[in-house]
Amino acid sequence: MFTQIVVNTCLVLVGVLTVLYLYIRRQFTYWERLGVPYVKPDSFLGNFGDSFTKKRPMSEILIEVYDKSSGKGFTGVWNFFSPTLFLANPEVLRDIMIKNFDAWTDRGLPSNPESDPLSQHVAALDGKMWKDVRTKLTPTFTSAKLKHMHYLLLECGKDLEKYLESLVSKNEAIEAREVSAKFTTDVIGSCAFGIQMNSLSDEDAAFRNMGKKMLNVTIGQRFAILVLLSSPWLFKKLKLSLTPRDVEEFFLRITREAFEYREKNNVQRHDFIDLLRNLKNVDQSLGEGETVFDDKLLTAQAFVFFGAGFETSSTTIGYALHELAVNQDMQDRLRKELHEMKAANKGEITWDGLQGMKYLDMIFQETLRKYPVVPQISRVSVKPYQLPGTNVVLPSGSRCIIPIYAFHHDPQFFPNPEIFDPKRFTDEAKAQRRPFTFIPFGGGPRNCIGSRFAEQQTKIGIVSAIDKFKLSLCEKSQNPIQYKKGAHFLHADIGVWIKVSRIGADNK
Ligand code: HEM
Repeated sequence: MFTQIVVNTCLVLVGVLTVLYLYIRRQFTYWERLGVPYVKPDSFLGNFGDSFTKKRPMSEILIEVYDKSSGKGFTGVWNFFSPTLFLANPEVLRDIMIKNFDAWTDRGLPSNPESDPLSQHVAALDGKMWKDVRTKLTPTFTSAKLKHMHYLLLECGKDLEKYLESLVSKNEAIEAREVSAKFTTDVIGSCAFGIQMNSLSDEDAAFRNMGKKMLNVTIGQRFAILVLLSSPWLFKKLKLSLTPRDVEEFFLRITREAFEYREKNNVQRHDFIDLLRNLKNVDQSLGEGETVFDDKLLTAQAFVFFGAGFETSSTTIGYALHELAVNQDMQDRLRKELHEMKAANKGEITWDGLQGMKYLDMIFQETLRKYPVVPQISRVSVKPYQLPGTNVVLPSGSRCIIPIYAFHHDPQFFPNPEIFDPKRFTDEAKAQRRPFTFIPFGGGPRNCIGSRFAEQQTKIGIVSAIDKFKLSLCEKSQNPIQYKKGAHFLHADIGVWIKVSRIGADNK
């Protein structure tokens, strides 16, 4: 009897493993069967396995696959054993992101509202619901609304200055990205949640901790990501979640409290919370089939403003400060531009003054070119799609990867790509650039909704750091910067270390 059970179990196991083996083997012949050129994967983990196993940074892998795909426009690759299209030509990019956007509306991020209420944010939603939410949120980021928030960002900029002042007296190297992350956490907290957070003065501020938790990928989350990439339906079926429970509870509570406080005290701050509250009030009367903007849906949007907003901008500020420390002439020129602008505006950093700083804009853009903090993005198709110039039709549900980092480092479009050169972003140079080769915020209707807010906070972060302080390299600095292996964003491996001194302190 016992032997029979063991034999049967073994037979079932062998059967399951054989089916799995045959399934995976078939997955790995997908592109060959379709007649699409492909880049051979390194292992059964696919072409990006070295990032998952933390052997190499994603940026390096993207360049390698891009070089092998170059001239073909696109190639077949594998994300684990899931066949994925890799785009290596700006024309194909435009086709998928704009011309045929209707066929490629989804991003393929997980959204499981029942098990993970905060996952129903605009970056992860698909189909009609994404469109409804995106349409309602878009007016949040108009120039007029951002101008209203300018005073909140300036307050955070002043706090950053004070914080740097306190560090100067300690005469220690500072980790620029960490300091910037405290600043952007304050900004997003102030603008998205209406709270004075003080990450800059309080080391243990709860928001900063939540930010760190969101970036710290646990083993459980790595498993969930693996399931998501290789089998999205199983991810949904198993009700897996990428949001840690305490992070979820924290954001639900903090947004509810902000809504209640404003309701009770009739407070208006012209920030994201006010704008989200307006959506709630307007849309509760909607009929069947319409997207209802209830507390959980609204909290999820505030949550993604935090998640997508603080880390991306702080990393960008960190890299900009690094390059200014390396290139003293650029730092001097930028400071001169800033002081002239302030002198013309009674010593203030006005909204219009900031918009008029051309050199600051060139530094900002070149930083995003050399260090695109989101090195690759994805799209998932919702209709069959014919690959340009071929008879091959990809079925609905296909996934593609857009390697932003590789486009930004292609010498065809940006000669000597490792050199930091703001002149690439003069008006003349921009006019001559091939479209869809500079895409730090993605492109088309699904591009970054917060790009203008990102620009505003990044620029205020940069000018607040150089207004009264001189930045330079120190013993701890790494130049060129090496990237973290296994990170989703383009993070520096050992951080971005610089020295900050008060201008004039060393008579320079
Ligand atoms: C330097 C800073 C930033 C960079 C480099 C950046 C980059 C990106 C990229 C590459 C995408 C994907 C676009 C695509 O698929 O075509 C994206 C999407 C998104 N970003 Fe940003 N981002 C930044 C800051 C922000 C900020 C400050 C916010 C909010 C306050 C934000 C909110 C979002 C959202 C909600 C999406 C998803 C949009 C959708 O799916 O409709 N981002 N961002």
